[in-house]
Amino acid sequence: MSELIATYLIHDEKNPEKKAEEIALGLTVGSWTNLPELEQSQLRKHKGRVVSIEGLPSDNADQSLIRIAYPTINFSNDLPAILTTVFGKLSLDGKIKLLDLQFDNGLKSLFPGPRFGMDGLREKLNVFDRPLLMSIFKGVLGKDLSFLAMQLKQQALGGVDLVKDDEILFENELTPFEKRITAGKQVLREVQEQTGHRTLYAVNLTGRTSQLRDKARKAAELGADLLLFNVFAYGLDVLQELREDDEIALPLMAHPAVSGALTSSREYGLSHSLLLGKLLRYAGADLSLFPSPYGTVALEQTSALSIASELTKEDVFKKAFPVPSAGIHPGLVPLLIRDFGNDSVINAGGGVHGHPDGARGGGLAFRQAIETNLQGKLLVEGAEQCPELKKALQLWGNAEVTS
Ligand SMILES: CSCCC(=O)C(=O)COP(=O)(O)O
Ligand SMILES: [Mg+2]
Repeated sequence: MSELIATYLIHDEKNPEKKAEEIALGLTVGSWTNLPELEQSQLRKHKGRVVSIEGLPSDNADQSLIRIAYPTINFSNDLPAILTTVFGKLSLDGKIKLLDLQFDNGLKSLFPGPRFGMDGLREKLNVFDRPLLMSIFKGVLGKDLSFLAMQLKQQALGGVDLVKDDEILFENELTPFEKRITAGKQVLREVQEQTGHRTLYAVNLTGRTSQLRDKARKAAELGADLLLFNVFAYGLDVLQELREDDEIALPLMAHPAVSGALTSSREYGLSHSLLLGKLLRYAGADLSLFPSPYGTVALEQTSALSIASELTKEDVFKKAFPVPSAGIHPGLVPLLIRDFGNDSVINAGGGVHGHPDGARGGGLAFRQAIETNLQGKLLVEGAEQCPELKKALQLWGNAEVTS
């Protein structure tokens, strides 16, 4: 029988065995009270199965890990049905956190995974031997297209590989979605003609859910490079719909906005690795943004690494790019490369635009930091030859461990 196995962390539960059995029955064929009409055949086919119950070490005395297998016959093949089964009502029922979901191969085969993935994006950019560099439009609310074009040009001249809209840039009269795409393409074409460097632009796909498919198709028609998507404000299934539409067929960049409400608690919600790693990858994100362990909105290192691991480990799906973000500046590059390796995207807004030489200088400083690190040199050594990097380190510091 095909099963989906859910791993939960439960707290303050005096009798985890009883709780596990209640979940296995209550989320499948049972209820809080006896149901005299339940048939044995129904129980055999549909009841959840307690796989294991594990007490955690003594300093976590009142925590247990429980694993429950759910027959896949109980739900339709979509994430809303799966999440409602394994963590619907249960998410409201005391201190319980969903840590992981183990899909068997049959169930996995019903999900798309990234359309392009890491390799596909690298091919588009023709960059294979270093982390990618992304910057973010900043301070553009209330500004018009000419301002956006100017900012985009400076970022591209700084040598960034990707530029994304900020997630808070929505449909507006000054910089409407379609015009951002066409103006952005023109700027990036000109920069490529001038410098030979290719930069791709991720435009923020926003608006009512019912409009998204048409908007995304229009974006593809206009030649958009990528779509940025606030997936957790909409839902994972909406992302999957976008991924599966062959008339869209654009790389999808998942922004973590709103996800903190679901992941941040140690006792409630879903684990970072499951939501921002595994489920985003299964649903089709090509890139997943999340807070790095070092910036302004820091995530614990183990959580950040667990997300990256889910996005990049060998699986039937293409790999998705981890994008550790928020408060990133060039002095953090060695730590980011140490932790996330070459197969990641270094992403910065303020750390590019706040550079004393502007966004071009900020982009150059990041590229110099990456280059210096990959040459096995300290940033302070690289800074001797690179004025932009030197200014960035003077302004924001250098987190590199030198001993
Ligand atoms: C919390 S990850 C999202 C990163 C992001 O969207 C952003 O705007 C970061 O900007 P910053 O100026 O902190 O690099
Ligand atoms: Mg942002």
